[in-house]
Amino acid sequence: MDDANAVDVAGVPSSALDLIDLSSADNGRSVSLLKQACLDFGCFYGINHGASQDLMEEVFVQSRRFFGLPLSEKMKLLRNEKHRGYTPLFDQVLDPANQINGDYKEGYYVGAEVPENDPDAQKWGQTMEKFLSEALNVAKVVARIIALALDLEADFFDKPEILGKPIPILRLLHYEGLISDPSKGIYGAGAHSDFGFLTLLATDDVSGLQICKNKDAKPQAWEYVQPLKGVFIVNLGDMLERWSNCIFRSTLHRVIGNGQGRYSIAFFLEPNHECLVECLPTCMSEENPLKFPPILCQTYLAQRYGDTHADLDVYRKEEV
Ligand SMILES: O=C(O)CCC(=O)C(=O)O
Ligand SMILES: [Fe+2]
Repeated sequence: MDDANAVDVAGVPSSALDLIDLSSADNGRSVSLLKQACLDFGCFYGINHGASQDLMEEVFVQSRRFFGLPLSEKMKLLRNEKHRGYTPLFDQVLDPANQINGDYKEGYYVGAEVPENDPDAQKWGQTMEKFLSEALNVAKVVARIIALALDLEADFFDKPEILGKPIPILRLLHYEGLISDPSKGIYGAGAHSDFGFLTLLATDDVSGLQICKNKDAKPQAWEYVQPLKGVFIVNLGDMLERWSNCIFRSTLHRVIGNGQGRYSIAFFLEPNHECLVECLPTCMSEENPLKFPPILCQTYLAQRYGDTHADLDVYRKEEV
């Protein structure tokens, strides 16, 4: 989107991203819009995505209710070794080089399983399961447009070893009403790109998400992404950067707190864990030589989750 749409939030520019209509019959237009966004910075708004607005709203309702529980209750659902469950404040440090305490956010990773001792377990389970499945359908539509934009067959990523048997993860997030101060290393979420294939992000109407459109520039310039209710912000993940040999870039982003509490829902699409992430034949050339060696999806993810989350021993020690 051009700069005429940019507005300033406290001196930091804020721009609307390109809108891609995910139910448009004009495939050519969607492919060319996506290509432009992904060549530059891997981020756009997905509209008319087909996931139910009421369902999305219900996930926000459940999320607010969950994070409103006393900490002692939430700690009973502390995440497990497989990174499912509750992550308290500071559990994640997304940008250790620039942060002091860690992210000023708490989260809940929802996989296919349901927290059994939640008082409204059934309702929670049904809501999350339905949303996971609707978001997965949206992500698969985006994956087909991505395949076309990389000059592949539309169903390239639908193979069982890639997205045919994917690992979809929902993460409910709650940011404290804190004012971030980058000069002191205080962030809602430190700068990072997402680890997997792609992320669909739904936010409330509190601004906070910032992206860096040129992650190779020094110093980095940040701009706010305007929150748009009901829309998915689509972020390309590191695996697509690796597959495409940096032709498509994963989105460098962070969250800056403005003093208001903020809720968001991230849907991470991760390929099958056995999947080998290696440069696509269409993405290597003399001008663009191989940038990353092949890596098994689970090796890459284990490393990134491990590097950015606290060691569970920290909490075990707190119990004694
Ligand atoms: O809350 C947001 O807007 C961003 C969340 C995020 O970047 C993440 O969970 O990876
Ligand atoms: Fe992220």
